[in-house]
Amino acid sequence: MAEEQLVLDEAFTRCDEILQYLDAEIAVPAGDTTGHARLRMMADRREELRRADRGLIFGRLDALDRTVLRVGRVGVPSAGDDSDPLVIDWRAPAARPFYTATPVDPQGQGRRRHIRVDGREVTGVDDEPLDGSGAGELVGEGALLAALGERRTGRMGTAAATLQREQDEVVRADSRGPLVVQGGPGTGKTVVALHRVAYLLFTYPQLAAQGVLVLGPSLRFLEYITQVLPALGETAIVSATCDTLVPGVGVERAESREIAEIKGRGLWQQALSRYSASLVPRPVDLELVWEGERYTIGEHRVARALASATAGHSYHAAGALFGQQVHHLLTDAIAERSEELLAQMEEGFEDLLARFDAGITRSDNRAASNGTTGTDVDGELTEEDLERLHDRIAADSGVAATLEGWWPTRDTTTELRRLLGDAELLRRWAPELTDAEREMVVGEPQEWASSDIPLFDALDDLLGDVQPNEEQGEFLTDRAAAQRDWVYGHVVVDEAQELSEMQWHMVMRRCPSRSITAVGDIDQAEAPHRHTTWEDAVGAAFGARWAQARLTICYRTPLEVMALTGPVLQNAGSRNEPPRAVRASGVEPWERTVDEDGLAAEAVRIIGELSERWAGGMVGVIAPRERLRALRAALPDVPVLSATEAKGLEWDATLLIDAPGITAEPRGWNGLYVALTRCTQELGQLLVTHGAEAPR
Ligand SMILES: Nc1ncnc2c1ncn2[C@@H]1O[C@H](COP(=O)(O)OP(=O)(O)OP(=O)(O)O)[C@@H](O)[C@H]1O
Repeated sequence: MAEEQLVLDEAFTRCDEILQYLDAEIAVPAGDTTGHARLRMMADRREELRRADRGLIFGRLDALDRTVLRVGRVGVPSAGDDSDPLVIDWRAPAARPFYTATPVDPQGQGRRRHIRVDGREVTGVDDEPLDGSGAGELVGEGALLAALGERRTGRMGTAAATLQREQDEVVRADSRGPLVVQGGPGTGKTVVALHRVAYLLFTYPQLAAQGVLVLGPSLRFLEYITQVLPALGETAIVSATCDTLVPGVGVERAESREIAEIKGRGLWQQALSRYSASLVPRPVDLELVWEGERYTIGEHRVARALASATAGHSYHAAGALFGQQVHHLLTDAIAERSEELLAQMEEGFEDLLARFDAGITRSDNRAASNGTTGTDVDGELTEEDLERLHDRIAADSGVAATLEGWWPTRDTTTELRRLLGDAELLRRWAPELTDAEREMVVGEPQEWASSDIPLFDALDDLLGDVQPNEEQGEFLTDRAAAQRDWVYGHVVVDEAQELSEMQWHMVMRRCPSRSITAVGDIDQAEAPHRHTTWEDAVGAAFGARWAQARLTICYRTPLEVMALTGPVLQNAGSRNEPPRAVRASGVEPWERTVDEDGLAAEAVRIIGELSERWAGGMVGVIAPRERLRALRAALPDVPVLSATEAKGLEWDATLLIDAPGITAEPRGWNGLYVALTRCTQELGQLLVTHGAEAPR
């Protein structure tokens, strides 16, 4: 410990020196863009070093060739020798054996040491020989178990010091193409996903220019994970739920599971695409007026312009391109008529030319002021005249009004409401729906529900922006969050089993490179879609090309509680085994019964008991939806959640109320599986009796 303390002191001294240097440099204002970029980089580095003061060093590797490496939250260079850093960043390739070396595959290492620190003080070391004398399943078992046994704070912490082998594999996996990570409850899927983001941003710094999107199941969940990435030094992250992803549109009402399932189906992508295509005008003779004269662009030409404008473009982008082509066609038509007039003039109709010239230059002040007439001496339009004429046509409000009348600007909200509220339109553009399903869709209120958000996103994308959307903002994350069509460098989806096909489409639009990490547990799926395998869940979005990884060890839930989950999983219809728990808490799960009238008082009493037992930590209550309101009123100071709301969260102790009430909910056994696996120490159940009967 004394030896490690010396090195930690040296690393902090070095960090303090670097911070002082950075402070001084940042105080000098930048003169130009390069200077600004340099200042920004220095400010980021300063932030990274400041945040690294917890866990500046957490590990050491002793190689067989006697090289010693220390691993920490960030890299710290030594004063003199750049090639021999004091600390290497946990994400650097050289740090990898810290997570993956085993006695069977020691990767040139003789020993791994976990160093526990509290601020600037070393508080413990755990050594793990890699020569085969201490083979175990876990990496740094002492440090890991200490971390897992700690009281919960309501905020997820970093796990860079104790990442396990199978987790490290996922963190550093190839990021080209989608990766789906299946893991049971508490296997560290969220931990892995967030550390992967930090790893990718470190390894591919260019990703920071596009940002990374983290999608979670609820705002409560996003709140729970907020501090992990900043603590790992990463800030180029936008976090959202599928409901909050589209700027300017939010969920205004609840909806039934049945309708949510119907509206979540992938068929809507095609339906909306057909509907949006139907809004494009059909080719006709296009009548335009210029300077009092009528011009007709023939149907044939209009059709050609339409075909090239619409290919691969959104409705509004195609409209703008079509408009540009019309400006050219009208310019040509005017020039053509001028030539005709010229020909007629040659036959002696000079007065006609004079009339035409007057017409063409009437409102051209520039031409008038420099004394030209808009035609050259022969009366023929020069290239310059044509360009000027084209520019005037492009800026002309009369031409714009004709085009707008023919190819009108469309409002996404209006169009979506129109389609969803009209059985005839639905019959035409979404023929896959049954009559009964169409009726249900049409019968929904106009306010947006959760399943409308991906439909809105899809249609808004098909219609496209009227003006190019270039949101300003100092920070990338603000710009990205404000722009619906922002393209991210990488997207992480947590609790990915819940996404509907339409929500997956929404994800794919934001990441055409398909650099996506989706983590989830198909056995915890509670959403209304009908997917029971990952192939079903992501097939529509990813096709056949995606990789899958598995996490098999449960770090959160103790052995005593995991023992209850096997039958629950079977009842949920899963063929999977629950993950293996790595630790026992020493507390057996217990059950008590209470009658309906005494429920609130008994819950308050038990929560008091649990809060005392797990003082300094957290206690949570999970109950059927119908009981939440009354229980929240009785227990205002603890989280009282449905199984769905508890997704991804954890506490030291859970009080589970009326488990049969949870299994009676749709996909209720999956819900109970979630509910049982939220605690790190103790699970208590309160069963409710109805009058003289036994508990349900
Ligand atoms: N390598 C690790 N080191 C320290 N703690 C870990 C590690 N892996 C997981 N944990 C802890 O285990 C708990 C569960 O992790 P996490 O929430 O990531 O699991 P999950 O698979 O997302 O669970 P669920 O599906 O139930 O939401 C968290 O407290 C997390 O900090």
